[in-house]
Amino acid sequence: MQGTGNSRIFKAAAISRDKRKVAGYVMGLLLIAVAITYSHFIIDRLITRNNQDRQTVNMGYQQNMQAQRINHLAFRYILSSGGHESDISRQQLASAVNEMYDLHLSLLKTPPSVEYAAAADAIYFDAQHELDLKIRTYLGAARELAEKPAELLAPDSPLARFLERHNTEALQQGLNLALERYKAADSDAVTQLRRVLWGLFVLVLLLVILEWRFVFHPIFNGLERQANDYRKQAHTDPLTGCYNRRHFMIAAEEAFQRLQLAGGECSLLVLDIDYFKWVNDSYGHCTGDEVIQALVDSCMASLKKTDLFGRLGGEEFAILLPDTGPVQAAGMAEQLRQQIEKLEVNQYDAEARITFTVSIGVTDISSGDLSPVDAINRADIALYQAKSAGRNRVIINASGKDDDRSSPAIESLSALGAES
Ligand SMILES: Nc1nc2c(ncn2[C@@H]2O[C@H](COP(=O)(O)OP(=O)(O)OP(=O)(O)O)[C@@H](O)[C@H]2O)c(=O)[nH]1
Repeated sequence: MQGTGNSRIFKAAAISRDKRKVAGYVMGLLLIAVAITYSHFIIDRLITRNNQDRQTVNMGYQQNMQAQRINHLAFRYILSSGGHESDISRQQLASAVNEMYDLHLSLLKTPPSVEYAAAADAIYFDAQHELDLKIRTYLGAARELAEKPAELLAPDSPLARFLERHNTEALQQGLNLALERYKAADSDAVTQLRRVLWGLFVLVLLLVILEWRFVFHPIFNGLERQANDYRKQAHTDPLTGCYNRRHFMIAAEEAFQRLQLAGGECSLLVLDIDYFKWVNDSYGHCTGDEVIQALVDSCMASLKKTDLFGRLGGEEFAILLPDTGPVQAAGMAEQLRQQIEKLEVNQYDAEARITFTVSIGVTDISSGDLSPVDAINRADIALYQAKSAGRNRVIINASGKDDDRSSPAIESLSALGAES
């Protein structure tokens, strides 16, 4: 009951951890989405503004050119020979004046979002430059000239001279200055746009890195851990941590195949706890579990990394010893038997202190075996003999002796010891 309660608490903690991870993941995605949406609006606004700036710069150029065109048309009108030619020149001059005036008005009405409007305004309206006044005076003079008959005008008339001097000296200067300011503001806007784009790029990159570091990375790690846990659970016996029967058989089959290909020696031990039912009946199932665990811990401590140790079922275990012949394996089995005999379970409770023994069947894997099951069966026969002979002993049933009835197929360790 205690175990079930704990596992429920662990499960609940794991679920709330998972929920937090998913919430972090969704939060990170939301932040990235917000940053991208925000950047979209900022970029859109900056591009719109940049377009307006470009239009303003264009209008500035047009105004500049228009002023020169008006001068040119005015002199063409003055020099026209009268009649139809004068009418055409006058119309062209009048419409050029109107166009420049419209251009001037639309430049002054530039949307307030354009940041350099104030700077340009200074050129148009301050006492130093007074570009607005100059343009109006200039256009007024040009309009006045267009209204006079051409034959009354001469290139050196005051009006013509005013137009030329005013245009070249004052107007062009003011217009050029305004143009310079428009261009400077335009390049400022481009720089600002570039800065914003870089800032947003860094922000999104940072969010992605943070998302990776604090959300994805832990999720991937957790998944990997879980996968490892599941893999381990599929391989191991939950009570003892050694291989379960299924995985032991797979690993033994692999070792068997390797042996068939490369040759060499390999031995197999089958261990069974003696009178284990009595342990369970006398001390309870939990103590029986402790006995099994003590046996496994003791064996594990004596085995090499390359040895395979598995629980075949109940209180029966198998050990596969690569590169080990039957004599050496029997020695190993005897060593295990002796160290298990000395184990104590419940050692701090004198009333319930338990010692126990094991019987062990030993065999070697031979080239005549079709699978590890043949060797397990042979070791099982030896184990059965060990039980029959009184338990707590090692019996060897080496391969190749099954057909040789003249010599005993099954030998006790002492018999083997005598021979060797
Ligand atoms: N505590 C515990 N008992 C188990 C486990 N698996 C099997 N058993 C018990 O192991 C006992 C095996 O009993 P038997 O097959 O009669 O063997 P034994 O009493 O050891 O007798 P011998 O093998 O002839 O010495 C049974 O009582 C099973 O219930 C387990 O995981 N934990």
